[in-house]
Amino acid sequence: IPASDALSRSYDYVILGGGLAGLTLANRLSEDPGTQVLVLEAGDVRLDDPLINIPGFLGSTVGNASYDWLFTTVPQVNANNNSFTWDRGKVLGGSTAINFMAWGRPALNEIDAIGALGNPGWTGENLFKYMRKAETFTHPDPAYAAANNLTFIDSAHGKTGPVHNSFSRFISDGQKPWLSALETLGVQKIEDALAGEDVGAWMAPATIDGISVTRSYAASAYYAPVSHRSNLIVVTGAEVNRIVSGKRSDGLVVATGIEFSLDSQSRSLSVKSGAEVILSTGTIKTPQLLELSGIGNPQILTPLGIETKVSLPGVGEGIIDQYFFGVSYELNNDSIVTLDSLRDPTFEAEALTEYETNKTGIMTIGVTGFALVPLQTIVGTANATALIDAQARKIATGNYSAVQKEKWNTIIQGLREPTKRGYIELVAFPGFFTTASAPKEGKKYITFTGNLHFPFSTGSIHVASADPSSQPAIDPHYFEEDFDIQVMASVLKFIRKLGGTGGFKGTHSNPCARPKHSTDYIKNHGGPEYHTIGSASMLPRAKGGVVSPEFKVYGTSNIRVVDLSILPLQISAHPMSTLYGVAEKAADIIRGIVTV
Ligand SMILES: Cc1cc2nc3c(=O)[nH]c(=O)nc-3n(C[C@H](O)[C@H](O)[C@H](O)COP(=O)(O)OP(=O)(O)OC[C@H]3O[C@@H](n4cnc5c(N)ncnc54)[C@H](O)[C@@H]3O)c2cc1C
Repeated sequence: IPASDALSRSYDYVILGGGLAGLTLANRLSEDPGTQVLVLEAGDVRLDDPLINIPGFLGSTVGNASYDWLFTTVPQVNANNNSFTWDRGKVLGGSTAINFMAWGRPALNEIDAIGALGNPGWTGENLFKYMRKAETFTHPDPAYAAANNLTFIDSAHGKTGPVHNSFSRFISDGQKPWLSALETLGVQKIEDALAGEDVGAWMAPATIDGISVTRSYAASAYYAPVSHRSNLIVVTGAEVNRIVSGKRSDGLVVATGIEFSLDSQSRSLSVKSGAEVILSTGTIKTPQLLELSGIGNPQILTPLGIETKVSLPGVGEGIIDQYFFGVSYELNNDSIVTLDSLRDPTFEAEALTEYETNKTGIMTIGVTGFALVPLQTIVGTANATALIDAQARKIATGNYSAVQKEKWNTIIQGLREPTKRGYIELVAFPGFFTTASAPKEGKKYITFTGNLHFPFSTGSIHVASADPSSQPAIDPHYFEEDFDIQVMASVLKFIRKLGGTGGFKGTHSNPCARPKHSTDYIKNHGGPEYHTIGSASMLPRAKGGVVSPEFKVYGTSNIRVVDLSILPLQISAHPMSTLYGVAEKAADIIRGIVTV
């Protein structure tokens, strides 16, 4: 319907941001035809876009301003003063439209740890139920599965949920030695990392629909099938600037309107009495929008001329960003097909024809080779103990807030229980994937990435100007905690060992990038894994929390946050499955089906 009609109606729920969490909520909240739901999304709707839908184009929209917000961090003093680009999806479906489609799940004890910080009702077992509700897993062909070590535990997977996932139909010969080489280095294969424990190595499914062999993402999974609902309106190209609010007699702030721009024109919308506003604009924009709306730390808001409506110093604080680097190895055999093959336009055209005709070949690809490795495996048990003890002493004796100590101690506890909680993720990426050098024409590569999933370094994202069109100041404080870079230097050594182990030995030439100074290599050629959490943490208010276990923003009567910014702790897995589960749970809480 025309935007002017959409904006003259009144709604029970106004959802800001049509990404992973926003569209999950939009679908569930509009299941009741008597409930009117509006989504305001800054990006465009691109349901038929081959660059999104065809799996082999993964990564091709990252860095393209038509799909990507292209945020930038402030210079990172502990990372050679480098600024890093933080890509995020600016399209209906949010970052699920541009992401790498890896489908993973944390150990259930990690969600229990989030509950233990003061979030009643938050347990791994409870969230697991919602994670499964979100998914439909398509079984692989048994012979193909047996030939490629694709194993799974059926009960860990959903069968009727909107997000489809399946094993990649194409696995490059370049990565075939993955499981056996890791086993030689002490990392055992596990049957299914989505079943509640994830330490070890595995072949992972991806968010690829097993029947249509297209990307399954928030827009195709949660929006498209219900787009006919007359009580669900999605307005795209609508960039929200702030929430307008008043105060109730009980002192709580109540959202009464939304200011946004549509087609470069300023617009506003009233929020009817009794309705709710739900922020699902993601970890970067959510704290900025809260602050622009007067919800945050007065010391940040007042100098910018923003009136404080709710003093909530936790907004934008406590962010944790996972960091990764890759080492690309040149394969000796140029006939192996990897994503590098697509640099040849003739090959790419043939691959597309094969995809369109048979749904086979490299254009069906998802990333499959994963491992989650304890620190003990990387540096040896004695070295790990010494490193962990030193960090634990630093935390115990340092001048840090009680909640910072409490959060850090969850990492320490995880490090001390290497069979229960993974720490470093390794991924086999079938193609060239580093900025340390350029790929050679006609050559094929396998890249091993080292991903720091539990950094101690903790930063912030804050409004930098009262002008909503300007970027917030993003400061992840990369490597402020020395522990993080020390560990990553050891991960680089481990990866170089992996490149010379088992089937990877001999079939590969030496690494094309030979990092002399490993910390510089990591700081100059690594970057964000796009999984930032914590900018509107779910924690008790006294601990610097922004939302309650029911996602309510403290001090407000009708504003919630449901997106990745609410996680107060990092998790060992790529976050999609967890966040779909979180949003499913949020929908049940908001509808009053469950209390927490
Ligand atoms: C390049 C990349 C690769 C990734 N790879 C993986 C992976 O392989 N596996 C995995 O599990 N996770 C991956 N992720 C992470 C995952 O996609 C995100 O964690 C997830 O999408 C976050 O969901 P969200 O709802 O918090 O935010 P998003 O999905 O990003 O949605 C936020 C939405 O809000 C909109 N928005 C923001 N500001 C405004 C505004 N002012 N007005 C209106 N709309 C606004 C945005 O345009 C966007 O649509 C990746 C992310 C990126 C960027």
